[in-house]
Amino acid sequence: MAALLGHILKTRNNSFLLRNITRTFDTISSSSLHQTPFILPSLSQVRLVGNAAESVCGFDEMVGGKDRKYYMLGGKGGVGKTSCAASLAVKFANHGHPTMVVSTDPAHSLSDSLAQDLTGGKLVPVEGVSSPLYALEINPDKSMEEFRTAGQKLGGGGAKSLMQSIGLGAIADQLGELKLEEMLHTPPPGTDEIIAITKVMQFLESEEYSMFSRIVFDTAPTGHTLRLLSLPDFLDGSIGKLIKMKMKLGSVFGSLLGKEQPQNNPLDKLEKLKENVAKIHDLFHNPDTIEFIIVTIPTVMAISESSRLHASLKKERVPVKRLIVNQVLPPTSGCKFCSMRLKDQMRAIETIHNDSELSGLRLYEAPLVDMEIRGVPALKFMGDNLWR
Ligand SMILES: Nc1ncnc2c1ncn2[C@@H]1O[C@H](COP(=O)(O)OP(=O)(O)OP(=O)(O)O)[C@@H](O)[C@H]1O
Repeated sequence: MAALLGHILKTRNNSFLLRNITRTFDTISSSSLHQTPFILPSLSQVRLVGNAAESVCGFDEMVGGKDRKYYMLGGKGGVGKTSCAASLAVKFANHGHPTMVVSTDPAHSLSDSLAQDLTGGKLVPVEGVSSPLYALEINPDKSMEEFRTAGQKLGGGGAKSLMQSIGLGAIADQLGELKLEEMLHTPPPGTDEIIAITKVMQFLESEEYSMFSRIVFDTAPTGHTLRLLSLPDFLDGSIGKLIKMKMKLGSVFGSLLGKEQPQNNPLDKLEKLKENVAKIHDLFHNPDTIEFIIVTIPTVMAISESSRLHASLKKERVPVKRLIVNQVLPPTSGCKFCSMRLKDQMRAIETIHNDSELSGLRLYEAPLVDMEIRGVPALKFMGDNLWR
């Protein structure tokens, strides 16, 4: 152990260490992985920025308690959301929590990160951890289809012309004003993702999945996440109007729809969706059950975007306590390019301290390593060093 520590402290570039350790992992059994010492104090840093951050507890708080908790990781494209989400899921599973990690990003990379095939929209067990860990990539496009089909039946020409033919033209016009068809073809970006999240939440409510005490979401890049938050307004607005109209029309509208699709009233489907989204909206606001973790990289542009993301999340009252700055260059000497980049990164990180949005968050710095973080052993390594 002392020799290992000595070697670590002498190692100038920690990323070489990860390469060596992960290579070693390839040759040892999964049971022995759990006994491997991961004492690399200099590899990652947790910094408290600002006074508010001092009250934010570390991993002990995240892992404490048996009640289910949801963690959503989000940020700009390519910053390392999937790697951080997968490493958190691996860490939870290794700390006794049956865990599920779900990707709702249409451009999935969870399969690549866990080095397992997750295509097919089914829960897949992940090997090499001490408690059950399951992973799922859901296809938001597929979830969206159902929503569109329900909407098309309502807003499509069929229902409208039928209404006109029986003298309900004025109401048909009102329906037209809602531009439902157009709206369903081009819903606000992020709609597909929240529908996918809604579906996951629905199946998580069933007894079969009650064992999962930690759920980690790897979400789509920032822009989508931001717009995703506006979905309840979208549903309250346009779809809400439709639902109200349904009430007004009562049985006439009901039977019209009934003729078209007796067992499967599209309005009921949309109403159900609205209810479920409202439930998720509540869950998103409960600091005891959910936390949104922002992932960024040490560039001024990414940090500015993270600041805007936090402002929007705060406005929506979504609990946020932590900020990960990923891909921080390790200390270097002899490479002018590297030291310039490092200086630039340090300047960018400094901006966090002066940023009114980000300075209250617990700041985690994760180093850029010289290989892809791929597979459970590498994710365990990343997680053990990052999540403190
Ligand atoms: N600290 C790091 N050191 C080295 N490579 C990293 C680090 N973090 C992430 N990577 C690599 O960067 C790439 C992108 O990471 P990842 O897929 O986690 O990002 P993402 O934010 O989820 O991307 P996207 O927005 O495209 O889904 C991957 O190849 C990953 O292995």
